[in-house]
Amino acid sequence: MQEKFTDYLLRSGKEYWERYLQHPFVQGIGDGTLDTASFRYYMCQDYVYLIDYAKLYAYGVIKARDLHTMELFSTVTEGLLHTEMELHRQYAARFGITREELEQTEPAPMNLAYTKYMLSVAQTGSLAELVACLLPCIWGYAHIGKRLAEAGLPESQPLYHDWIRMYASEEMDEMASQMASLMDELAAGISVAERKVLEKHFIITTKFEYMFWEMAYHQQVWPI
Ligand SMILES: Cc1ncc(CO)c(N)n1
Repeated sequence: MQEKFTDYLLRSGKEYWERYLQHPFVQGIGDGTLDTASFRYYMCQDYVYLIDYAKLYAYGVIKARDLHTMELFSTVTEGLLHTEMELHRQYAARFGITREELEQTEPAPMNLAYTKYMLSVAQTGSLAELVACLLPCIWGYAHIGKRLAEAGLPESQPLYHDWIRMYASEEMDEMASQMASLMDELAAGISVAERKVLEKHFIITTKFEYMFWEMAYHQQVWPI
């Protein structure tokens, strides 16, 4: 049987995924040693990331060719705007971060580069290209959630428990498998050249996911 396209993608990005899971930011959430200042910075940057992220799913509604796929993207957009962002606000409040602070966050250069890369693909590319960009976001978090939850919640830092639980949830897993199936459907029968384009987006956004941890770990800001 021919290898699934999503298995091919995972294989192609394997070395990056291993580095991603080993990143000190991810490891630090898992063992509770991550500096809460880095985590606060991450929460603020991730909030503005999620605003563009919701727009990407809205583009999915536009680019979809059938009603079922439109429904899928519409459901995720709704969930992001009404549930995930609200959870994010409530969770941030426990770190003393207000809604105003979240909303006034100036995106750091890497954050901006990452979201605008995906938005540009969403605007000018196909649905398959958009899904190739979104897969690393979903897979990465679902994977981290699962791995960290399996390893045991960090006793020294209860504040990180809910974050791990959120991404270890069944909903996250379900969404990861729905997006993977959609990617496989959309990639069926496409040319080698088109597969290469999808693979390129997948690898670039996988690297951006890594860079997002790097950015948060070092609390990067504009140097000028
Ligand atoms: C940077 C980033 N990637 C993916 C997700 C998953 O929702 C997130 N919250 N933030």
